[in-house]
Amino acid sequence: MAICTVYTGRSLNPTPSISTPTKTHLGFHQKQVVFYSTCKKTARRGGGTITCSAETKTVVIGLAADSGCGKSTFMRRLTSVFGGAAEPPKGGNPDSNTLISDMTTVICLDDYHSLDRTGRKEKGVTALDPRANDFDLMYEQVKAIKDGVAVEKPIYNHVTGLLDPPELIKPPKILVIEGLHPMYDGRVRDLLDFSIYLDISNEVKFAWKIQRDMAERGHSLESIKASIEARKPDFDAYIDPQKQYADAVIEVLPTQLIPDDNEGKVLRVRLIMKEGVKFFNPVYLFDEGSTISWIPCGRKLTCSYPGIKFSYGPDAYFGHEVSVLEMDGQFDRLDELIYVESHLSNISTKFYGEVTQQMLKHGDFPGSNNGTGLFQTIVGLKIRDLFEQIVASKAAAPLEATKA
Ligand SMILES: Nc1ncnc2c1ncn2[C@@H]1O[C@H](COP(=O)(O)OP(=O)(O)OP(=O)(O)O)[C@@H](O)[C@H]1O
Ligand SMILES: O=C(CO)[C@H](O)[C@H](O)COP(=O)(O)O
Repeated sequence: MAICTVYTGRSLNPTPSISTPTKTHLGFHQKQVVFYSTCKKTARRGGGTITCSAETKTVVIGLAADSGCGKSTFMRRLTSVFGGAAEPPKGGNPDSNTLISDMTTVICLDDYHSLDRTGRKEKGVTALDPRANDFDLMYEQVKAIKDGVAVEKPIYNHVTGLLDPPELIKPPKILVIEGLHPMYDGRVRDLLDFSIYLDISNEVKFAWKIQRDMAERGHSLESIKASIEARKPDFDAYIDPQKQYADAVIEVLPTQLIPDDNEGKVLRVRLIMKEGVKFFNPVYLFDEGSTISWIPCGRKLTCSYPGIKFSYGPDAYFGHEVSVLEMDGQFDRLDELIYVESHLSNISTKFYGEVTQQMLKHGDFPGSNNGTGLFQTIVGLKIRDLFEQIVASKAAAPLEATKA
């Protein structure tokens, strides 16, 4: 059972005001904080507290990656698994970074930048530097949401480079915190029910950056190179080390199927899954725990050059026992993915072909023809499964307690 602090005399659903920012030791605007009871109707009051069934607590997922490494694309795949469209808060700041759907709220940790663009320039620090971020506030607010308490979260405006007035975030069923530092601060890390790191190799990151920032945003090749170089020391110091804490890592590397490939179009993608994580059973190919190499091209899967190769097996990652599923190459026909799907186990689908259906539904998302899209979709299904198991275990807990 969870204990929620009661703030009597407050409506459970008041319209918040964001006009009087009153900074407190917690960092957020206490006057404006709205407390939402997550307690069931059967909850009993007593002595200034309400005892609540913990089953309604928010499940918190962390997604870490550098900028331009596919976090938004992954989020779109994840929210789609839960159904419903993810949209910015209605009637709010048009530059909000938050996405809300029926089940999920995705908040971007850029909103916890403590220095705006000018401030960072003046102090000579990048956004990746912990000194440019407010981890105390991040911790207080993620913890509050996890405990069923709504918060007034700041907004970092990427258009103006300024910190805008805060927006109200109510506790969702699933909170995803995505950005540069979800696993950097030990207190925030401990709040995560599951964590993912998108590990994009430098070669591939460069190719994606060029694709987006040159083709879509008109930046020059030199400025893209300079921006990557400027961020690299802080990326190596503060972002990359977080992968050791992740429950699942999606590693994206150049292909090994084309000797000395430097185009970066064909990718080798590895899904590294930690063993022993509660409510998470790693995916396997053919035979759990064995070492497998599989080239599925032939009668049932069309493959043009350079083909497709899957590998699976046990390994070690930062001293942890892991299972690794790897796909090198790309699909010619997405509808044939069902053939691959039918050879994978523990993928947490609700019906035969669900992975293929999700991939076909979002065939226009980047990475839909390779392991990035496939593994992001599978991790999305694993998160749904994890969420359902957490809810089921919490619902069962009071029953167990009654029996005892
Ligand atoms: N799996 C992929 N395959 C190929 N290109 C990709 C893939 N994922 C992302 N990209 C490229 O990278 C760009 C950035 O992707 P996305 O917006 O999802 O990343 P992000 O981490 O959310 O970025 P930011 O933090 O800068 O907003 C896309 O426009 C696309 O060009
Ligand atoms: O690393 C980043 C995460 O998205 C951004 O560069 C950081 O948030 C700063 O944003 P901007 O460049 O818009 O001022």
